[in-house]
Amino acid sequence: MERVVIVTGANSGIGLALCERLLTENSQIRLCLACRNMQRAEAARSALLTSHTGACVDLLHLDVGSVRSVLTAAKEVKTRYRKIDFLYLNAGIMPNPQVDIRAFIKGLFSRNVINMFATAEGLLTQQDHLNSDGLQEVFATNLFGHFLMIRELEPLLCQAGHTSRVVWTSSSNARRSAFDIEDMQHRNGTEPYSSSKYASDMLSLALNRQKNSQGLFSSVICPGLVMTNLTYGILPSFFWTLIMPIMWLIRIFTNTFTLTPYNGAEALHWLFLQAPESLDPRAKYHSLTSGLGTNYTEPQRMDIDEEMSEALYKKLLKLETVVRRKLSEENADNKAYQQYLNETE
Ligand SMILES: NC(=O)C1=CN([C@@H]2O[C@H](COP(=O)(O)OP(=O)(O)OC[C@H]3O[C@@H](n4cnc5c(N)ncnc54)[C@H](OP(=O)(O)O)[C@@H]3O)[C@@H](O)[C@H]2O)C=CC1
Ligand SMILES: CC(C)=CCC[C@@H](C)[C@H]1CC[C@H]2C3=C(CC[C@]12C)[C@@]1(C)CCC(=O)[C@@H](C)[C@@H]1CC3
Repeated sequence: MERVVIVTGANSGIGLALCERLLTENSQIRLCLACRNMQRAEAARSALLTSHTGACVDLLHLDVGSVRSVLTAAKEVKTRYRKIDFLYLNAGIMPNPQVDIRAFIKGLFSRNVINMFATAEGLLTQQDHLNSDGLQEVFATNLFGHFLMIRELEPLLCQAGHTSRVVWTSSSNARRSAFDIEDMQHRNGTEPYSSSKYASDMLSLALNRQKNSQGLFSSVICPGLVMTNLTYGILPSFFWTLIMPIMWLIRIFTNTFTLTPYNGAEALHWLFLQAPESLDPRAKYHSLTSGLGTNYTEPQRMDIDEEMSEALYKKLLKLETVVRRKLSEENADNKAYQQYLNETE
């Protein structure tokens, strides 16, 4: 039977590579590219159809960082599909990243050097800001928009006699110490990316506890360090090209330098092939590439405590209520204003 697969952030990088791999290595897939930029989404669709003539590739407009857009997109999904087999929550941002050069040089001469290259711990900060919904942009995009999407699509994801999967593209940059449950949006810190990815790891665990009995299973992956628009925002692409031989060398010592979107999508595709019952809800599945270029997936236990993941889940539900209330008030105001305009015309 045809499997419905939705991928957010599918118009470039790891998301697009996943789509390419899904179509190449599996038959009977109905793929839905859920993207913010529809011009790039059209281009991605054309590229996929060029290499896979006759494939079923749909487009869906989704700005996962906007509450209104998520609700509209979810409504559209519910009219188009009767079930969802896989929902890949892949869209993500790291705005205005800054590398701490002194920490990098110090790290090079420390015993922690391999860990530094694998996780960028202590190396990266970002500048975040409030979006038009009044939420921190990184939190809204990397976590909350996806949470809202799951909540809206629950009728399709939690169906009797059917198993659905959600897969989060997290990161080894996710760090417990960057996350504060009293400041889940990371308003007060300088590592919103790390915080949002740690929150997605926790949310995945909470979703498994809450929803496995209803047939919904959640997993998290790390694609490794991949050359995409996201990494070109950290250092310019010509610089990455220049240091590519060094990166291949580093790959001998840390298999986390997957480098290409195809390699980075390894764990995402591997999960597609696994039975959900065989997966560990506390594991993060890492895409890895050996020095000789062989791809494989390996689980690593996440540093998560159940109480905090449950607390996060509850806080997200509360925020959802607030956000929905605000939206319906705005809608009522707009309606009243429109009526006023009509009457005064
Ligand atoms: N590259 C790497 O080394 C690593 C990446 N990751 C994660 O992988 C995921 C994919 O990133 P990657 O492929 O590297 O980078 P890209 O920038 O190539 O891809 C990011 C995708 O997310 C989309 N996106 C961003 N914001 C929104 C939004 N508000 N609504 C809808 N779509 C949005 C982008 O679309 P648009 O065209 O609209 O910008 C794009 O398609 C991210 O979650 C990232 O955090 C994790 C670890 C390492
Ligand atoms: C490789 C050389 C010689 C220099 C580059 C140094 C850093 C810019 C680089 C080292 C580790 C990298 C890294 C990431 C970004 C770039 C580095 C800091 C990530 C944070 C990118 C996004 C992720 O989600 C992580 C998995 C990456 C971890 C490693």
